Amino acid sequence: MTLHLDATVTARDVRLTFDLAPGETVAVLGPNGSGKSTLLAAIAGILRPDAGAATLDGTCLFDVAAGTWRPPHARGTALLAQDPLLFPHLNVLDNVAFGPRSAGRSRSESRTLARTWLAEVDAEELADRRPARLSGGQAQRVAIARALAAEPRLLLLDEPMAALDVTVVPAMRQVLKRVLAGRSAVVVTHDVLDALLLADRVVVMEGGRVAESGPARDVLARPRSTFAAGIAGLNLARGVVEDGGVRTPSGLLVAGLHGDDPVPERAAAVAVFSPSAVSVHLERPGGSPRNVLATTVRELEPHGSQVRVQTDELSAEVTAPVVAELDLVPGTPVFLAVKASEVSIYAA
Ligand SMILES: Nc1ncnc2c1ncn2[C@@H]1O[C@H](COP(=O)(O)OP(=O)(O)OP(=O)(O)O)[C@@H](O)[C@H]1O
Repeated sequence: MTLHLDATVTARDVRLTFDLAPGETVAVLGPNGSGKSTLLAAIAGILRPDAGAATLDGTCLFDVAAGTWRPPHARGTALLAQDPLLFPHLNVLDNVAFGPRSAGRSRSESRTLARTWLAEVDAEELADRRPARLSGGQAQRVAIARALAAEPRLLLLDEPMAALDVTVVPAMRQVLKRVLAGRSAVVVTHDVLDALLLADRVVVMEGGRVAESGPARDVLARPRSTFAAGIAGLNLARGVVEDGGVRTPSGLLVAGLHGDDPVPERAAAVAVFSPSAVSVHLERPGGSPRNVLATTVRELEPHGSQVRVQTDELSAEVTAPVVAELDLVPGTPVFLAVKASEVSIYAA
């Protein structure tokens, strides 16, 4: 299974290029409204892009220029929404048997297959129940079994655990981990843990575009998007290289260390650093004028044994005695200084 997709949805300002390798599970992360569901809808065929084309294993899913359109049921994809949407009048077994039955298999063969898939998601004992008598977690397991029973080439999951009670999420994650191993799947999630545990690769979306992509570990260790930096708990300043530092559009020059592959002057780059590398002052600190930002405290929040000082641009982490000594409250004007030795600079 190989997927190539190139799609523009003008009304949503979404413009995407997305590829999936055989057997690869990709987690799609991004802020609200960044286009994650639009990506799934374009692959599944419940949305018609205004431009672009897509192929699944060489079969054309759509090609706007050529006027080609393959309907959702003929795409070999299965989309699992947050809401399980089971058929209320059928019991669990027949819900799961529905796919194989529609594909022309006999009633008994379809039911045997359904039992196999229910076992796969630890839900065999639910076979005779009606959907109305299932908990949210049980219904979601059945929905996964039903999706798998249709033997899709590509499984699309839209926040499969978002509607579940927190107590059942760990067990569900285990089920998904088993089911997704070696399977071609795209999982939209808000949870970085899902990305780390379930996916071979993450794709980060921002503003209707793919902002970055790579193994979850690499993306979190060396984020290139504001969103990924946020979930990794890091500050990210984007700009162009000037005098070896990164000059941001707001004028801040962040000095730092380049890795083995220094970014040339005037090239786009990011400066990434931990909030603990940022110190907070009431007076402009002396010494080098670089790496100092005059700003205002927006929020203070506990973070482990430290206090996270949020401003619109950066966050700092200081101890509670420092907060008391500087008398920091939301609205306090401050100077933030960043230690160059703790800043990593790399290409954006
Ligand atoms: N049915 C729709 N009609 C018009 N615009 C829409 C529709 N659904 C989403 N949009 C817009 O398309 C853009 C992408 O939305 P999308 O739902 O794909 O984002 P998302 O990343 O899935 O967000 P969320 O995390 O909130 O589910 C947003 O600007 C959104 O407002």
